[in-house]
Amino acid sequence: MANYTKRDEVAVIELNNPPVNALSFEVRSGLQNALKSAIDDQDVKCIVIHGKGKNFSAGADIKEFGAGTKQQKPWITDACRLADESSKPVVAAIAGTALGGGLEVALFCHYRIGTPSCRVGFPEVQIGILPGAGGTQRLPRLIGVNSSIDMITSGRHVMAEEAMKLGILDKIVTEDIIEEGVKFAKSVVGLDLAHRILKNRKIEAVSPKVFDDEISRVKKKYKGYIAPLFCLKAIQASVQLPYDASMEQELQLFQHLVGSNQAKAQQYAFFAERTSARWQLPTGANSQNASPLPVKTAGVIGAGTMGAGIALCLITSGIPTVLVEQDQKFLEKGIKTMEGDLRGSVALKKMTAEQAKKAMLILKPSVNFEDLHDVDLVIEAVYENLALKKEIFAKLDKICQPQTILCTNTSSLDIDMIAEATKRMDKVVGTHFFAPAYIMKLQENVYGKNTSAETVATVMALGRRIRKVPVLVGTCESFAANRMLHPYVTEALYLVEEGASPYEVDQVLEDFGMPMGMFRVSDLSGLDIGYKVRREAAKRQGIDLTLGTRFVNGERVCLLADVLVEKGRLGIKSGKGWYNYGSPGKKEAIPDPEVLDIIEEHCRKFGIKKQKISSQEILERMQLALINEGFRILEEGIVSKPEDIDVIWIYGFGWPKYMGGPMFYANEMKLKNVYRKICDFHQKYPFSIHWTPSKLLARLSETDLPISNWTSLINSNSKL
Ligand SMILES: CC/C=C\C/C=C/C(=O)SCCNC(=O)CCNC(=O)[C@H](O)C(C)(C)COP(=O)(O)OP(=O)(O)OC[C@H]1O[C@@H](n2cnc3c(N)ncnc32)[C@H](O)[C@@H]1OP(=O)(O)O
Repeated sequence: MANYTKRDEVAVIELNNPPVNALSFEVRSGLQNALKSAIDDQDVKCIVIHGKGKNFSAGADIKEFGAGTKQQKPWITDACRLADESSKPVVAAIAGTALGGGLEVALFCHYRIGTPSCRVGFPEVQIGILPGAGGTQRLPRLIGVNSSIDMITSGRHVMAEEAMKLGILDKIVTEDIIEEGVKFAKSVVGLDLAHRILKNRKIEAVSPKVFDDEISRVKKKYKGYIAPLFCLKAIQASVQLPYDASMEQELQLFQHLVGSNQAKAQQYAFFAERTSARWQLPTGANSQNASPLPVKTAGVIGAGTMGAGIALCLITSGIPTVLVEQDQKFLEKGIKTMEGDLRGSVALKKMTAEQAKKAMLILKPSVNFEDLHDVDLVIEAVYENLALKKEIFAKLDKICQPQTILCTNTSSLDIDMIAEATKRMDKVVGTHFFAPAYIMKLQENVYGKNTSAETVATVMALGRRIRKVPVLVGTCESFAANRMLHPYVTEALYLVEEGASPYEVDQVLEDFGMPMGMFRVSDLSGLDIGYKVRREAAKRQGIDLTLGTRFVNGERVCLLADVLVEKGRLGIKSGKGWYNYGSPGKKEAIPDPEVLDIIEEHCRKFGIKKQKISSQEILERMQLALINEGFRILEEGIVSKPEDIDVIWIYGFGWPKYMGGPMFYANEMKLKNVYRKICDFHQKYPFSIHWTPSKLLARLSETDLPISNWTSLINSNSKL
């Protein structure tokens, strides 16, 4: 709703819908009624609109868009048209965020003032739609076409200072936002408002070439997403058509998007991220009843690629960090990497040179473990070796304060075994970052059997603070993320053995929307890593893995990647892997006939007959293999809800948000179809354990319930 009060001759309208003042039907109606009352009241000379609490408004209520249902009238435009027509000045007083429809409300006002920390923006593209309440028409009239294209197609938040420079804000105020709004509104009473009404403003002439170039840029930058292209169409309409006609065009484009599958998937992803933040442990402790410990300082052990990246996340979030490496030379190399990454961020305008400098000032590089004596939390990021990690944790246990939380960046080792090296098993937890750690948003936090709720709360809060998307998972071989990757990678290799080329497989995945195909990713990570991991794992089981191995414990294996490794093709680092890169370190991946010969030879050796495999089969086998594993992970309680899996894939492996995540994808395919296909593959490929259908999937597929119901069904333990 919207509250209406008066301060002398000033009407104050307060948008009131906690926590973010989303513009629900009640708020829109309230705003419309309040504006009517203010305009009709002879005593009122000017009007201020502000938001109750921390935010002006986060825009339209996304829940109301649910699967494309039409919003109930009045729309934002109906409510705000009154401001356009008002002869009394209307001022938007912005604190916190004015996003989407929130900013559109402000653009209907004659003036906008904001606090120094306020943010404005049109993030609609991120939920698959466009600013459909005049945003694409009014913003270009205020800040020009080019800046509008940048803001609207990127969805980025613009800070107060930049908003002031662009002309979105008329003033930045430092005192109480309502008082300042009232003062400002009084000061503009009697001024001519004609030029302040954005619909009246002339729009600059822009050549069609600008839009052609922008279409190419957007297609490349936001590959596969339709909303940014629709935004361009709407902005182009603002240039080509009279205001009323282009508003109509904007609405039509909006209606098309709001009913699209991409919008449905992206809005699901928006809420999945927030659902996933609400964690719970098997003990019942959860994000509502556990409090994080304060993290004022941190430590990182290991200045390799991962350690340096993690330290960078911490210092750029304002957390003073001790970076410990046992060898001075490695330490210096790590610092150089960090400085290089910071220079990159400055070049990309993600931060200022001043901010980068400030971040490095709170880094304390050290070759002395004792320097970790007083930190609140330590993240160990040395290479994957259980004995080494145990040794480090035993040492940390003695050096650090009793309350210090000890985290391991292991991607596969048993958290409980690492914790056993300490006398504080409740304070040991996994914080698994994804490479490159400074860039990738996923932080897979792993609890062990003794990890306390307080420890979990602390690493989940830390994740958000360092701009990651934290997800909580339980301990199992490879945890949730990499465990799901395993059948996906395995199927890719089988497909290549059976007749698809690695380049076809990658093309299919990239056409689906993955940022890189599986084979390009392997080249980037380095094929030798998997080679070592496979051999170590086999050794632990007493198996001697050779290039002649075809079955392990009755399961088919394909060691084609190892054949490449033994030929010195380690990936990008050696200039050759599944692709040819010309020379080591170069990024352009060129398909290599030599690799096709190696595959031919491998297949001949094992008598594997090659056949034509369709793109559809490639996609289905890879996606369904990982989806089946996802259901097993859910079934075993390694994650507590399907949203966790989708968030992992979106932020850890670049699953396109417009496809919602693997669990959402399965939901859209209908579980009975997913289950039937998995059963068919199971029959056809009996030597692949990953095709054994998940029992949970089997049970859920008997119902036709949507993904939003799965968690309660799993938790209620009912017979599904
Ligand atoms: C005919 C034309 C009609 C309309 C055109 C206009 C379209 C729009 O305006 S679409 C909406 C555009 N706005 C956004 O996309 C902003 C989304 N929100 C955010 O980015 C963030 O929530 C925030 C920056 C505003 C605040 O972040 P933070 O403080 O981290 O809080 P949370 O993200 O955890 O959010 C708290 C709580 O609020 C829910 N929520 C946030 N925004 C909306 C929204 N626009 N509609 C509905 N609900 C919203 C969010 O889900 C959280 O709730 P839960 O914890 O219960 O999930």
